Amino acid sequence: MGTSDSDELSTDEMSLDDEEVENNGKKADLFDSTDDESINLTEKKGIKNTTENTIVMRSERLEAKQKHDAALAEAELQANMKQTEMFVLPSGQEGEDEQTTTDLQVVHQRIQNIIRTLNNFKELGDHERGRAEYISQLTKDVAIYYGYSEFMAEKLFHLFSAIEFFEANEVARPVTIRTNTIRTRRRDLAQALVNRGVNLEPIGKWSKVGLTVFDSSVPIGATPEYLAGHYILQSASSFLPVMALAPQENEKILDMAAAPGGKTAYISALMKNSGMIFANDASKDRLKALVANIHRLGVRNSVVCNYDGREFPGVIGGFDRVLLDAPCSGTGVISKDPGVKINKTEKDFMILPHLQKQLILAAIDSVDAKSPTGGYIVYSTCSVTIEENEQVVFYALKKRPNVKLVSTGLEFGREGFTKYRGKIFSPALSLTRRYYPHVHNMDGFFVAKFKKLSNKIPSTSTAKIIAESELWIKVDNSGDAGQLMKERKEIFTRLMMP
Ligand SMILES: C[S@@+](CC[C@H](N)C(=O)[O-])C[C@H]1O[C@@H](n2cnc3c(N)ncnc32)[C@H](O)[C@@H]1O
Repeated sequence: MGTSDSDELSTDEMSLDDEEVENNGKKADLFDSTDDESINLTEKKGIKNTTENTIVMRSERLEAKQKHDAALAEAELQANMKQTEMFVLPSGQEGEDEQTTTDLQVVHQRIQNIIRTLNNFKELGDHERGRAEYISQLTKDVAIYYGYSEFMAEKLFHLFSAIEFFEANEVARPVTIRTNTIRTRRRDLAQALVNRGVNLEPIGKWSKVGLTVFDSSVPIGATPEYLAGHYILQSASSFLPVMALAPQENEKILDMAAAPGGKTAYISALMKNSGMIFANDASKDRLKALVANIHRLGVRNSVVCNYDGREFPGVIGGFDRVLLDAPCSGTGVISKDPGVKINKTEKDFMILPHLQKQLILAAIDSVDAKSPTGGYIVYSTCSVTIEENEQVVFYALKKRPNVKLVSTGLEFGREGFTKYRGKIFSPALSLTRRYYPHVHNMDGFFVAKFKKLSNKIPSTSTAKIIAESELWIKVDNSGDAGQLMKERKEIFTRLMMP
């Protein structure tokens, strides 16, 4: 911090700063330590400040009262529930009227009742109408209550069978920043921001560069450190594809859909500005933001280009690694873009996967399997749908038997689906990773990592592979289970062969 900044500090802030200086060594140690990074720097600051202490005490009293009230309300609800032996769905005209009711409290109550009924259908359900009818009413109510189109509510509800996903989309994710290690170190950045009144802590043990910002007395996107490129505002889940890519110094890397450049800049930092990154995007407009970002962040090892990703490797090939952070429907980032709740249609979930499939083949074909350090492709989306994730990856495995899925190396995340609603994918899909707002408190994301085994697509003709993969899907709905399982196993073994 410069002298002029210190001059602007109030007496309170000055005394705090003095204390901070005393503790500097200790704090630096905390941030250096790899096994105790979760200690909150600003907690100490809070203890020393009497005004803050009073606020803390008040908020604790308030919290206790809220807990007490919530416990009373829950007890009342449980008592009411016990009285209701069976929850009967509305029927006929009554049902139609209630379905379209705009009284959100009524809808919310019905959601609760249906969930409770589904959890104990044997005792509480109307067996003549069956679970399916309850689920159908539930998705309609979810659509009304949370403001989704019925199409989207149904699609997303089937994926999770949990209301928590919809609840999580109503709440903003924590603000997170990534230290730009091209310019600074995390502990130095944290110290500088704490001194400006930013309340933060390390994002978690899984990242050495991320910080979560709880609150700040200065705009976090306009601090001198921000302007000097010491950090970038970046969602936690956006770190993951780059960590999975694991770029090495001096490699040649393609970031196929790169704008506005958050991941390009992280790749560059991991490469210590060495080697070369082709930062490509089909949108010229979005590339303007990328150029601004990489300048601010001091990225010097990138070439910015503006091609349709599908034109690669025609433009240039032989990359050590390719990141395809694909254009997607954004169902993982609904809290940021609630428009997704209503503006995505069935057509989007056909057009987008089609583009994603073309892009993933181009990404695979752009990698040099003989790269001495790499030969990897990472595919990611900020969507949670099967069509844009597992189905795209499975398609790539079928069309390019010269790649195989490998571990993402990420230490947390749910396994990708190996089957979904009658569709059977490769068991290898369990190597992919899914991230959810309601589970990980980060944007919904999907990450898959491939290793390219050969630069030649194996002699099995593409047509044969497609025919086989169609059989794969078909067999799922047909008769002789033992024989079909055997055939499927044989097909799978052939598809997975290097
Ligand atoms: C999810 S965003 C990429 C975000 C970026 N990786 C980052 O971290 O800042 C997807 C990008 O794909 C680009 N895109 C869409 N169609 C494309 C295509 N056919 N080829 C290349 N890029 C495309 C969009 O312009 C958009 O910038």
